[in-house]
Amino acid sequence: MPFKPVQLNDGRYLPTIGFGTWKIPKENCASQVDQAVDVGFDHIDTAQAYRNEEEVGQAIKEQGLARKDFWLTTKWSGVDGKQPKQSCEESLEKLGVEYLDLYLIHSPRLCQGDIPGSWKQMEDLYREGKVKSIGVSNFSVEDLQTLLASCSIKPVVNQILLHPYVIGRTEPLLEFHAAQHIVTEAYSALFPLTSQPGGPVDKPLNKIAEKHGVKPEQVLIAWASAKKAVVLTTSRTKERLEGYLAAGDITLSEDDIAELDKAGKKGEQKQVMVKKARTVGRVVLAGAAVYAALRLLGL
Ligand SMILES: NC(=O)C1=CN([C@@H]2O[C@H](COP(=O)(O)OP(=O)(O)OC[C@H]3O[C@@H](n4cnc5c(N)ncnc54)[C@H](O)[C@@H]3O)[C@@H](O)[C@H]2O)C=CC1
Ligand SMILES: O=CCc1c[nH]c2ccccc12
Repeated sequence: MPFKPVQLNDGRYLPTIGFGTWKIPKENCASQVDQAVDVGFDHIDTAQAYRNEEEVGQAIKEQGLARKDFWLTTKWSGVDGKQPKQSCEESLEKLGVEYLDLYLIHSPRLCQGDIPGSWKQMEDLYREGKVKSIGVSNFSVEDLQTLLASCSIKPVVNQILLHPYVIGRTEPLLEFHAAQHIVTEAYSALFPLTSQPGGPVDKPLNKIAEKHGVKPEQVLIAWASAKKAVVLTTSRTKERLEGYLAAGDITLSEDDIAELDKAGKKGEQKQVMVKKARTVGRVVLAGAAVYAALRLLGL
């Protein structure tokens, strides 16, 4: 099924795949955004922290797109200790637009223990019409519960890390999103290819890709879509970008999804065990150091 916009809890429609600009150097950013738009992306995701908003704005201007014809998200990242209100003004200026489609709190830790206070600033920006929709990123269930207990306007999305190696621990958050009508936005969906090659997901991923006659990265995008997530991805290559958009036509079977989930959970468990072993190792080393110090002191 081709990517079809999803309706948010404020009534607006969000394109379900977006081009992300994290880590794109300033000098390449405008041309890469231009290419993404040329290929058919109508959703751009950036952030104050990516330090390329001006170049994103340059591409938007070059493209001569009507404002209503593309979706623009940026995020308050707490750069230079600035608060959402000032940061949003600066982002609007850099991007060269009158309003943002979506403004996100990049991480709960930016709120420094006062999620309601930061969210109130987001609500003010919404009421002033500077941002059409507001949301969050990297929020846990607990962070969302804190926000929901005091907000007047609900977040429309939570942009989170989502790929098969984190599905085990992320399922409760996805269920919470669904219950609260908060759309999941997925980043780093291609993690098994970019950062954990050789892991247990590879085998089923390649098998499923072959069965559908598509590329593994397309299967991972289709997997994230099957989890009802809006996918944010990126590439500097035109062919890859075309492939990402074509992933909207892939329908994974229940078995395909279950196989990827199972392999992901297996890989996740290994990571947890490695982490536990490292912690145990550190505790043992610390204990040995204390013991040696006490011996040296003759205690
Ligand atoms: N809110 C947040 O904290 C975060 C948001 N994001 C957003 O999400 C966007 C996408 O994030 P990424 O982690 O870059 O996403 P991603 O998981 O989609 O990775 C994209 C990378 O995968 C590479 N790739 C594609 N196919 C591949 C293959 N077969 N083998 C190896 N590599 C392959 C591409 O060349 C590209 O560099 C960002 O640009 C940003 O907008 C990303 C990270 C954190
Ligand atoms: O968005 C990608 C990762 C990232 C880069 N800068 C920040 C600041 C706050 C949260 C996440 C990130």
